[in-house]
Amino acid sequence: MKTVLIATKNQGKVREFEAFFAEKNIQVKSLLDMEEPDDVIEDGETFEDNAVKKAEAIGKANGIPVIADDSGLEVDALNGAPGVYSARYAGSEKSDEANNEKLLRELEGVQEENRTARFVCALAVYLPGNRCHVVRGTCEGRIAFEKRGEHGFGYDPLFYVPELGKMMAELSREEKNQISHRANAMKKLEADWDTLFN
Ligand SMILES: O=c1nc[nH]c2c1ncn2[C@H]1C[C@H](O)[C@@H](COP(=O)(O)OP(=O)(O)OP(=O)(O)O)O1
Ligand SMILES: [Mg+2]
Repeated sequence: MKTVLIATKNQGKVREFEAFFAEKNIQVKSLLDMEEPDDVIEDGETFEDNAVKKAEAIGKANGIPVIADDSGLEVDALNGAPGVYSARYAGSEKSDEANNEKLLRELEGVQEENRTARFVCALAVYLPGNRCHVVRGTCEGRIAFEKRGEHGFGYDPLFYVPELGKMMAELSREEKNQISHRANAMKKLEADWDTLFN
């Protein structure tokens, strides 16, 4: 069976990639399966920069195909914050709980119609000997006033998806994988699937 290494330590992302790749009969590995892989420093100005950085660092170290995901939340009323700093919004310990609390605090007093936001996902594909191929997917929504839902990870309990009338964290993994920023980025990679993974 073919295997792809996802250059992430985020369990929530890994579960979503496992569901995408199960359909294609491709096995997913991640940095969570490896012993103490070095942290890649995410100091790029864009999601794309960071995704390429992660994919190349892990791909070159292992000599195998790698996909890296750099993603986050852009809130219009906060001029696009937390953006590339989404994981460390409330501090370097990377707590989803603390990040969500900080987001609610920063948006205190902002009316529903001004709470528009989007999730962004850059996916970089590294194949040994080639330059990285990078795509971006987005998902539009609104930041709610309180958390709701038990699924997903990160900012999902605060992200309202208007088309579905539900919070992202109220969607099953299958439902999220139809409409998310990550799903939309994956769709852009599909065209290249056969060349990427044969
Ligand atoms: O579908 C999502 N649903 C909710 N929140 C999400 C999602 N996708 C990204 N996010 C948030 C989580 C984290 O605060 C940041 C990603 O940061 P990001 O650096 O890409 O990931 P990470 O540090 O958790 O793992 P890693 O770098 O090892 O892939 O955006
Ligand atoms: Mg990260």
